[in-house]
Amino acid sequence: MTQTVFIVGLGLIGGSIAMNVAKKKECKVIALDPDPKTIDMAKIQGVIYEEAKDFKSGCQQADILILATPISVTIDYLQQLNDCPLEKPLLVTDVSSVKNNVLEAANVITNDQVTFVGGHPMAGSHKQGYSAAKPHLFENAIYVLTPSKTSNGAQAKRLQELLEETKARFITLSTKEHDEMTAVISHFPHLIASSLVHQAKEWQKTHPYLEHLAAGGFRDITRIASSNPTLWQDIFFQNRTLLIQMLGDWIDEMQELQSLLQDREAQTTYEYLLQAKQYRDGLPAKEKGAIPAFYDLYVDIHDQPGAIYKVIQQLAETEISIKNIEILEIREGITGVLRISFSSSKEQKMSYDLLSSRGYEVMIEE
Ligand SMILES: NC(=O)c1ccc[n+]([C@@H]2O[C@H](COP(=O)([O-])OP(=O)(O)OC[C@H]3O[C@@H](n4cnc5c(N)ncnc54)[C@H](O)[C@@H]3O)[C@@H](O)[C@H]2O)c1
Ligand SMILES: O=C(O)C(=O)C[C@]1(C(=O)O)C=C[C@@H](O)C=C1
Repeated sequence: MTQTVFIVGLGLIGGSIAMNVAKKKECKVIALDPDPKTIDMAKIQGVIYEEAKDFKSGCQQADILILATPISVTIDYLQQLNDCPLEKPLLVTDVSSVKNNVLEAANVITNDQVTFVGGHPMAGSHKQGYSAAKPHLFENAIYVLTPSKTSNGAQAKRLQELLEETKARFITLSTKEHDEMTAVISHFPHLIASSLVHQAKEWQKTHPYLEHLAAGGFRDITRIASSNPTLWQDIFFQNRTLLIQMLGDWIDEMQELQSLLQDREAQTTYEYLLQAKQYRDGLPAKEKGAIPAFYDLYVDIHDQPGAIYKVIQQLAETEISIKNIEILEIREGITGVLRISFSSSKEQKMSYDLLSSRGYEVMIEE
């Protein structure tokens, strides 16, 4: 039986979900987004069947509604569901990065056709909009479900089936657990990344050459500071109470670190660094969301014309599929490193064997 899936907000997340739902023969995707170019592109690509006239009529047509808008907009749409007469049941989900206020709004919906199961794919990007959407964005990522008062296990299962093409891994959490954990591993790090960029910007006033020294370390730790400020302002304010508490703990910890340096506590400083390394190294490595999303290979290359092309060409000849390529630290006249990512350990190993047999310095990070 055909299911009509109504996606509101066809940006990075909504667009990526739509690309997966559209693969299912039994699903007809309709969408709403204020950006006409987004709607046109999604239609041309066959990702959506048509644009909904407005929120109300989209909900009336739909069997499943996915709210993939900024969090405050999602809350507003949930409230609108009360004034939306529906002739058939509507299963509603969202993708919001913070769940407390969303679930509060969902739990007071009086429209008895509506059931709500919150959702949050733990994958994304610092990019935004439909043009950044991609079908494999959620592959191997954790997808958190947060049931509401109105939902039961059967509805969560239905959502998992709908989203099976994403190849995400579903888990169920309470809103509180979700918001606490995402505050620690997503929202607070974002705040710190932005503050590090501000610190560098301040120092650049007296050290104009500083930006040229910003190498891999600074880039790795601050990538997320390039994300959409509107989205993150919303996230910070939705999870404001926990972030205020964490900032307090962080300031205390920074003061302890400051004391370690002032008091020349070398051994304790070493242990602090060692414990951080051990915890980070122990994070699940082969699943998206933790650290290396793919199976990476590091290849030393020399800054000579065509050096990168030659590496890629050799892999292409053996039909090994590359998922991502990044140039790390290549400077004029100096050896650089190419990070090539594969989606399986088999391809990683084959590439390792091939390139090392041809004289390349190759490394796999354990
Ligand atoms: N960016 C990430 O890494 C990430 C990851 C997981 C979850 N999320 C969550 O996904 C949601 C969307 O974020 P995104 O990164 O896809 O942002 P985005 O800016 O890429 O997409 C948001 C989309 O919503 C549309 N929109 C805005 N107001 C609307 C309205 N009133 N009605 C209909 N559409 C509207 C915009 O035109 C845009 O296409 C947020 O709630 C965010 O918390 C983001
Ligand atoms: O990869 C990124 O750029 C992200 O910020 C993705 C990220 C995160 O890992 O913190 C950001 C917000 C989401 O709610 C989920 C995932």
